[in-house]
Amino acid sequence: MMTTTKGLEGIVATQSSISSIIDDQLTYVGYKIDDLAENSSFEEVVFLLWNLRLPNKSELDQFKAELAANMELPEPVIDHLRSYDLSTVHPMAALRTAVSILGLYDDEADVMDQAANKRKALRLQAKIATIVTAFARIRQGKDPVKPKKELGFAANFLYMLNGEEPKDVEEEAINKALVLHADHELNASTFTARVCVATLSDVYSGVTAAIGALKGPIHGGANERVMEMLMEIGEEENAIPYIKEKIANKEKIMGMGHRVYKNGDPRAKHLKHMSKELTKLTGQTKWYNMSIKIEEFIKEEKGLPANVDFYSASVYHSLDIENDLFTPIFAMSRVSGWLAHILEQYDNNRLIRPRAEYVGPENQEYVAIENR
Ligand SMILES: CC(=O)SCCNC(=O)CCNC(=O)[C@H](O)C(C)(C)COP(=O)(O)OP(=O)(O)OC[C@H]1O[C@@H](n2cnc3c(N)ncnc32)[C@H](O)[C@@H]1OP(=O)(O)O
Ligand SMILES: O=C([O-])CC(=O)C(=O)O
Repeated sequence: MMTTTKGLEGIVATQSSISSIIDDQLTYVGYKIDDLAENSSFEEVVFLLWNLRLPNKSELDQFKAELAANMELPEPVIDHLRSYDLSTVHPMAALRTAVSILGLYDDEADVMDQAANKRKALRLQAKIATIVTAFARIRQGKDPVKPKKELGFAANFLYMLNGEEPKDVEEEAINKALVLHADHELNASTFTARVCVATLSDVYSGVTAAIGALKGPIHGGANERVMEMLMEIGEEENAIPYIKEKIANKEKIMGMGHRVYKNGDPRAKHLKHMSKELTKLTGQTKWYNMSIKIEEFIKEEKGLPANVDFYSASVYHSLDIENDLFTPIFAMSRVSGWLAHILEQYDNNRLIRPRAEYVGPENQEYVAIENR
């Protein structure tokens, strides 16, 4: 007798040493997300996820230098980005395709030993922000900006996006957002990556598949939709009537609810705080004010907490980033977690192949096509 759980809710599908959610607390390798968000650079977190320990100063300096040295894209990948229909292609589709193409220019793409997999992980992590920013600039009719070796990952992202070095407050906001999004146990995109590479397929295939999963509006794609919703609402006084109507129409409110967190997403408070501070700086407090109204109303009405995607929307908007780049920013961070899980999967692999309970018709008589 087979039992099924819709959406695999509550099923423990693997063991992992990378991140945990226990009693609504998120840790990376046992370190509390609050401590990492307050103290860590994104690069330090990536090192932690891949090595299961924090780096010392010289290890971190070397890791940062290696990432910075690997950021530039092969020219054919940039040419490919230029060839897309720039008026319609979504940046997540561009990213998914470009990562796949990047694999064609990696001599070790199909070399399966773990040392080679780690080298590929570094090259891919290093290049992901370069892809996102190159595409963002190309579609604005601008040339991509080459990364600067002396800048960290967060600063390089903003530099390559805008063509000028960011202010400290901007770099800090992106760094913290990247730290908060880096890993999250067996979320849908990470599971996708693990399922893919458990067939002993390659790192690029695993990450390409994961980007496809993250793109969906009820996973990473929610942050873009949150900002669209806030823009549609327009002014604070419209927020509650708008939400009431959505609920009456049984529509989901983007950025609200979570499969695992029922009492609140521990990452949301950091993004909420950043949203408050950044909207104050830009003089656009309405986005924050609207967001808290919606959060309180949905909590009261439906008992649902805000998730990581909710306040990240007004944070990125305050940094003058286009809405459809929000999910690619999520991907730039989460690729570190995907890669950690891919390496862990290879380390102790078994094909992931669950069963389905058949509920279709049985014992059907085959009828020749001319008689149907
Ligand atoms: C990084 C991330 O992926 S975080 C999640 C990002 N996604 C979003 O923000 C999209 C909106 N949220 C959702 O769609 C869901 O809350 C999910 C997918 C995140 C988690 O959902 P699940 O655990 O599968 O819950 P499910 O979708 O089955 O919803 C359970 C009930 O809560 C309701 N519900 C869940 N989320 C919401 C929401 N955001 N707005 C309104 N109602 C909701 C559902 O309609 C359903 O109600 P019903 O039982 O009356 O039919
Ligand atoms: O864990 C999940 O289901 C979704 C999520 O919050 C994430 O991927 O960060």
